[in-house]
Formats: sequence, structure tokens, C-alpha cells
Amino acid sequence: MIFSIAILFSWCISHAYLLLPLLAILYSIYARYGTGLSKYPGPFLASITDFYRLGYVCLYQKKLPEVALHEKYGDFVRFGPNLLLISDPRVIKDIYTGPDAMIKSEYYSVADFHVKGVRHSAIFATRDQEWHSKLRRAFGPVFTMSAVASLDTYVHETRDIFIGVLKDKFADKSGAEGRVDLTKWFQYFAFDVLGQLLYGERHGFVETGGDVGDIIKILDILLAYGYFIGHVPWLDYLLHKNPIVVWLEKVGYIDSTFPVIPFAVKHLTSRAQREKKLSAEGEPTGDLLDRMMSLQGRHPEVLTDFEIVNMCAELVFAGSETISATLSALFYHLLKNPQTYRKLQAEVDTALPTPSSHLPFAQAQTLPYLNACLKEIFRLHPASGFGFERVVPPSGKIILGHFIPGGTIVSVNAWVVHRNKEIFGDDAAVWRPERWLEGEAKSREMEKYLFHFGAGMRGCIGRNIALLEILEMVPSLMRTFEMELQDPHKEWTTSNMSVVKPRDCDIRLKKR
Ligand code: HEM
Repeated sequence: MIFSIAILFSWCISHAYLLLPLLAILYSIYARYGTGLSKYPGPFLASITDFYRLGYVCLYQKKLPEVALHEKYGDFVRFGPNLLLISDPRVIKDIYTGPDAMIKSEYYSVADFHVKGVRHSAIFATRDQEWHSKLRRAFGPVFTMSAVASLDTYVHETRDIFIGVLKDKFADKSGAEGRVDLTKWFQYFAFDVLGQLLYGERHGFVETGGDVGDIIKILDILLAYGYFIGHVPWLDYLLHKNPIVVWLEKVGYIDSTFPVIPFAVKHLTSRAQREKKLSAEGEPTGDLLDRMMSLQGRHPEVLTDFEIVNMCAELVFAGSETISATLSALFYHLLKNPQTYRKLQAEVDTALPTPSSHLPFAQAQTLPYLNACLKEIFRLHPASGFGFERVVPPSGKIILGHFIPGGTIVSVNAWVVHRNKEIFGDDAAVWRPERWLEGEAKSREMEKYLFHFGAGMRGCIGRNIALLEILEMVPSLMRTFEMELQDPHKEWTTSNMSVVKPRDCDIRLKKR
């Protein structure tokens, strides 16, 4: 027996030149026809290998891959042996919401990490729905609108320091000295405001005008790694999660700790003995860390110190680049379309009599044109550039009359949904905040399909914080400065590495 296995093995080795192409052909036939998706259109090579998709997203950075693919192939596009992209917004409720919401695909698992050799998943990436529900329930009270509104003083402080630094460093200066790289400075703001919200202490980006501890650089690498490798998730087991790297991390030869973790641990440790504060209504008070720690007694099995530190890192991970991309894109479009800039400025000037006066968050939420601009930027430039992949349950699912086999990965991208002409109008591809002011019924109908924060239980837990930060920043900035693009005729560029990041949108500032 052993003898015949050895003969077979040596025959296979000596005929590898024949066997390997044969296996590749058999695998390709299976990939193309064996997953039940062969009737859907899409690039031929994509139906055979996920590497096609990886190559495509690497090379196709100018226009989002999904937008171009749906334009070419229609509502259902096969973009992998097992992946179906869907553009019709009506599917959002079937895939993402309700008790049957589908689980996240392995795309997200690339964001898992090891601590002392043990694998962990935080709230954004976990594929364990039950554990995720527990996390959402336990952390939930910290993120409600009323809880977030009471965090406004933390945002004011960072915003005022940010505006002060811009004033001193750039305002009224000519030449290179007055040139502001908007994306970079909004990144500094976004990281610092999160430090302030989380621990009552900024990380120090704005004051130093630089990347503290290379946090931005490292986050950019992590986001790019997740975005690209997520298309072929098993590559992660050869690269970052291979047993040698995991072992080297375990014994301390490699340190892949995200640099905000030590910051979070330092603050958590220093507060461990502090009395936990609750408001008169029994709600947590203080900064976000205080609030999360004061909930520990209610959910001791979920809100461990370890999970709280993970959550701090997740909030920085998910809530920094998204904010800076949204703010930069908003000002780019306002300045590229000066009539919209003037209209918003007039509204802001009425609400804010002097540059140093303050517009409360609740009042900012009522300014019609400001909120129209906000919805329009969320629509036209949703910060997340990736499709939110989910796995069809084993029994399969009927979606818009199509039976989709169990195990298929389905994905809807906000950039595609938000360009739907039936919902948003023939000019869906352009910046026009006025579309949100053309009747309440129309606005409500459009809002129903906004997908920039995702949907359902896996939708953005930080959405109220995002609104707070943006609505606190925009009016004050516009009241303080007259802004113009460095080169009004130049078109910006964007890059998509999970977050669609604006580039080349430098501006100049004059004090008002
Ligand atoms: C304009 C700003 C933002 C946008 C467009 C945005 C978008 C999103 C989207 C689309 C998701 C779901 C992704 C998916 O289904 O795969 C998400 C999840 C998440 N976001 Fe945001 N986000 C923003 C700001 C923030 C902020 C400021 C924070 C925190 C301070 C935050 C924290 C999170 C977390 C923790 C998750 C995971 C939630 C879960 O799975 O339960 N985000 N965000």
C-alpha cells in the first residue's frame, strides 16, 4: 500500500506540468459554474478567481469599482466566484436589517487581531452575531443622541483650539505659508477630538501640527491592508496571520499593537479606582471612557477592561478618517460651487452673530441649508468606499425575485445606491444640496435610502458623534474664515483604501 502511494506520488511530481494546468482548469470550471451564480453578468476572470477583483481594485482607484461595474453590467454583477454585487436599494432591508440580517463576510475578519497568540474580534469586525448584539446592547447607552449631545463641551474645546491654530499658522498668509492641506488638518482634528471625547485629553495632533506616534500612518496602512487583502481573505493567513508572525507577536519579537491602545490602557488604569459617576437620571456622565466604565456593573461579562480598550481603539479606527474625509469633501464641493458656499455662509452668519459666538448642537440641527449640505455630502461622498459584504444563510434567500444560493456573498455599496437616478434625480452624480429642500415628502423618501452609515444592527454606532463633530465644526469655521480653494480650476483626486480620501484640495484662509 505504502509502496503504491509512493509510486503515485512520484508519478504526480514527474507529471506536475500536466496535472497543475488540469487542476487549474477543473477548479476554474467549478468556480465559474459550480456556485450557482453563472447566470449573472460580470467580468469573466472575476467569476474564476478573486485575484481579478484584487487587481481591479488596486488599479481602478479613480472611479469606485462598483460604480463602474454596475454602469456596465446592471443591477446584479458577479464580481467573484462567490460574490454578487447588487445596486438596487430595495435590497438593503433584506440583507442588512431585522432579525434575519445576514452576517458579515470574511472580508471583515482581516481586521481581527492577536493578543498573546489568542485571536480577537472587535465590534466592527466580529462575525459572531450573538456576541455583537451583546456588545451593542452594553455600549448602546453611550451612543444615544441625548448622551452624545451632552458631550458637546469636549468637541468645542478641540474645535476652538483647531480654529486658533489655523488662524495663527495660515490665515492671511501668502504663498506656500498660507496653503492649508485640508484633508491633513481635518485628520488632525478628527484624531484629537476623539482623544478629547474618549479621555478628556487630545492626542496632540492639532497643537503639534503633525502625526503623533505615527498613528495616522499606521492607520492608513491598516485600512489599506484590510481593503485590499479583504478581497482575498485567505491571503491574510499567509501574510499577517501566518503562524510564524502570530508566534513572533506572542513572544514579543513583533509588536502590532495599534498605537492608540497604550493611550487607552494608560487612561483606563489610572481611572480604575475612581468612583463611577451617574447623572441624576442614572445615566453615565463624563468623557466616553468614564461612561463606558460606569456601565461595567450593568454588564460585567461584556464590558471587561479588555473590551473597553478594544472599543476605544475601534472608535479611533472607525471614527477618524471617516470624519476627515467627510469634512474635506464637504468643503471641496462647497468651494467648487461658490453659490452654495455663499448660501450656507449667509445662513451661518444669521445664526452666529460674531465669529466667537457659539451655535448649540440642537440649533445647528435645525438650520435648513446646513443640514441639506450635510445630507448631500453624505450622499455624494459616503466615506466608506467598500461594499458592505454579507453572507447569504445556508438555506439561500430570495432577493428581488432572484433565488440567491446559501453561502453567496452579497454586497451593496453606498456610492452606487446614492447615485440611483430614480431616487435622487437625473443629476444624482452632482453636488446640489437644494434637492433636500424641494418638499418634505421627497426629502423623506430620499433619506430612506441614505446608506452612508450602513443599516441595521451593524450600522454605524458613532453616527451621533459624527453629526455632533461636523455640526459643531462647520458653522464656526465658516464664521471665522473666508475660504477659497488654492487652485479653483483644479479637480481633486480621491483614493479608496476603505475610506474614500480626498487629495489635492488645498485651501487658503482669510480672517473675517
Ligand atoms: C461621517 C462619518 C462616518 C461614517 C460615514 C461612518 C460609516 C460607517 C459605516 C458605513 C459602518 C458600517 C460598516 C459595515 O456595515 O460594514 C460604520 C460602523 C461603525 N462606525 Fe462609523 N462612520 C462614521 C463615523 C463614525 C464615528 C465618529 C465613530 C465613533 C466615534 C464611528 C464608529 C463606528 C463603529 C464602532 C462601527 C462598527 C459598528 C458595529 O459593527 O456595531 N463611526 N460606520
